[in-house]
Formats: sequence, structure tokens, C-alpha cells
Amino acid sequence: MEWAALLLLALALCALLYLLGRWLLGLDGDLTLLWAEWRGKRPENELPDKVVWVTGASSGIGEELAYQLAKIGALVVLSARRENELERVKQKCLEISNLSSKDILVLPLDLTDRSSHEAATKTVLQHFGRIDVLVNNGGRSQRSLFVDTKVEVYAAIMELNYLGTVSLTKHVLNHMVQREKGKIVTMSSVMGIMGAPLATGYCASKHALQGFFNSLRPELGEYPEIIITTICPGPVQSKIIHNVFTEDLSKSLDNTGDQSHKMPTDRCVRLTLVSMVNDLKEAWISDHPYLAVCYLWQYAPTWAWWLMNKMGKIRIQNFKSGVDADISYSQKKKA
Ligand SMILES: NC(=O)c1ccc[n+]([C@@H]2O[C@H](COP(=O)([O-])OP(=O)(O)OC[C@H]3O[C@@H](n4cnc5c(N)ncnc54)[C@H](O)[C@@H]3O)[C@@H](O)[C@H]2O)c1
Repeated sequence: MEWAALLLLALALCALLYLLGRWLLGLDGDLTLLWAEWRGKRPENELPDKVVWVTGASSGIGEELAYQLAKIGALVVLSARRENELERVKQKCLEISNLSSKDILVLPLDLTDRSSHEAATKTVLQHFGRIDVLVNNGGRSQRSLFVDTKVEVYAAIMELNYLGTVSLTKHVLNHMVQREKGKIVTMSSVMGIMGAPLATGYCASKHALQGFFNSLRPELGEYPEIIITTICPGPVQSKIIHNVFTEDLSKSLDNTGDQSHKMPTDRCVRLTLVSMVNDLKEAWISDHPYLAVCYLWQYAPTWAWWLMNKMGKIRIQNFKSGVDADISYSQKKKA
């Protein structure tokens, strides 16, 4: 009788552990973020009529941000370098929302042309009278080994991902400090937390952003209504691989590989908006194994370094064989 009870207890424990494991494996964001999604403020209630400036709005995550913001009724500023692409995004925003043309400002902007950022900020203020949220989203990744990569590539990555973001933030923050309110949301990456081969420069630029914003936040202590949020996505479907820096500034990636194993763009953007309206300081948005590695990197770095060595070998092998560097971590290998 006693044995039977013990057996039943063991079986129940195994079932519980199995269910817990399945639940943990299904998570695609850190626990604070997923709690906020479940119990916190909803973007639909918080963002209507807010002026949200999105950089890198011509493709990928920035483009999807424009659509979800427009549907919710936020007033949007769309920035990137290519005006025709921004006009295309604006047209679609108008088709899927109740916004009118004046509610969406197309503002071409090159993040690396820092001398233009003050005037761009003034243009937004002239049009809308305020900036409630700046989303620093524009940026490019990297696929190249350090030994093969020219130093000029490192300078270009920092100029775009780091200095471009810092420069625009500076001008917009001046306005937010005058108003004593506003939100600055920056697309960092899980690569801003961990390190990964083939992305030494990209990781460095995202680590720089993390350090910068984590230091800026306490500098703004006397403005409790100015919120600094960094978003750390893992692999997400977008044009990022088409636009990566390689070992040479003049070279693009020959084979971009299949991207369908990555997190859908709309899910990443939804969780970004949840993070924005719930004033999260940092949010991790990723499927496994990157989400698990984020936790390890934060709480047990020795294990994370061991695991990254294993994953790193696969990344480099994939890259050299012409498939997407992250393909093997996914359940469905299509490439
Ligand atoms: N897709 C991912 O897997 C992933 C993961 C983590 C972080 N991110 C970050 O998300 C952000 C958006 O990337 P994405 O995945 O949508 O890639 P994407 O290539 O589809 O979009 C990047 C956007 O940045 C713009 N951009 C590039 N250079 C610019 C410049 N000089 N000036 C102004 N705009 C410029 C592009 O025109 C485009 O609109 C980036 O900061 C990226 O680092 C992406």
C-alpha cells in the first residue's frame, strides 16, 4: 500500500515536472514581460493619440511597429533613409487604420548623418507639437569572423547602431526633459546581453547601448515620468540578414538562408508595445534556446559561456555552409 502511494506520488511529480518543462519551453519572453502581457496595461488603452517616432520604419520590426501602432490609433513618425519605402509603409498604415494622412509623418533620416538629427527633431515637433515616444529601432547586424573583418566595419557598426542612436536620443530627450515626460524605447538585442560568434562588432554596439541606457536612466532620476526601456529580441523574421555588415563594407551576404524558423515579427512587436506601455526597463523577447541563454548569462555565466561555445561551433558551421547561422536551434530545419 505504502509502495503504491509512493509510486503514485512519483508519477504525479514526473507529470508536474513534464508540464512545467513544456510550459518553460513555450515561453517567448522574460517572466516580468509575460506577466505584464497577462495582467498589465494594454497598448490599445495607452497608445491612442500618442506621438510615436519609429526609426528604421521601412522594413522588418520597424515596419510592423508602424502597422500595429497605426491600428491602435497612435500618431506615427516614420523614419529611415528611403522615402519611397516609407511612403509605401504609410499607405498601408492608412489602409489598415482610421488614421488620416496628417496623422502619419514620413521623415527620411539617416542615423549616421548626426548633423541632421536636430533639424529632424524640430520637424516632428513642428508637425505634432510633442514626441511621446521615441523608438530607436534602426540598425544593422553583422555576419563575419573577426579575423576576416576590416576595422572600418567596426567603426561603421558603432556609428550606426550606437552613435546614431545616442545622437537622436540627445535631441529628443531635450524636448522630453522640458516636458518632464516621455519614453525612449531602444531595440537592443539578446546580443546586448550575451556574446556570440560572427557578431563581435554587432554585440559590441548593442552592449554599448545597454551600458549607455542603463547609465542614462539613473541620471534622469529627477524626471520619474521619463522612461528608458531597452528591448532585447532574439532572432526575429525581418530583412536583417539581407542588410548585415560583412567583413568588408562593400560586400553583402551571398546567401541569406531561410528565416522562417525565427520568431514572427508581429509577436516581437506586440511584446515590444507591451513593454513600452508597462514601463519595463529591459525586456527579453525570444524563443529558446536564446531566452534560456539570457537567463544563464545573467545568473550563471560560467554555464552560459560553456553553452555558447557549443552553440557557437554550430553557428560558425552553419555560416560557412551557407545556411542561416541560427537555423539548427530551431525545431523545423528548412534550409
Ligand atoms: N531581426 C532580428 O533578429 C533582431 C534581433 C535583435 C535585435 N534586432 C534589432 O531590431 C532593429 C530592427 O532590425 P530588423 O530586424 O527589423 O532589420 P531590418 O533590416 O528589416 O530593418 C532595419 C531598419 O533600419 C534601417 N536602417 C539601416 N541603416 C540605417 C541608417 N543609416 N539610417 C536610418 N535607418 C537605417 C533600415 O532601413 C530598416 O528600416 C535593429 O536595431 C536590430 O539590431 C533585430
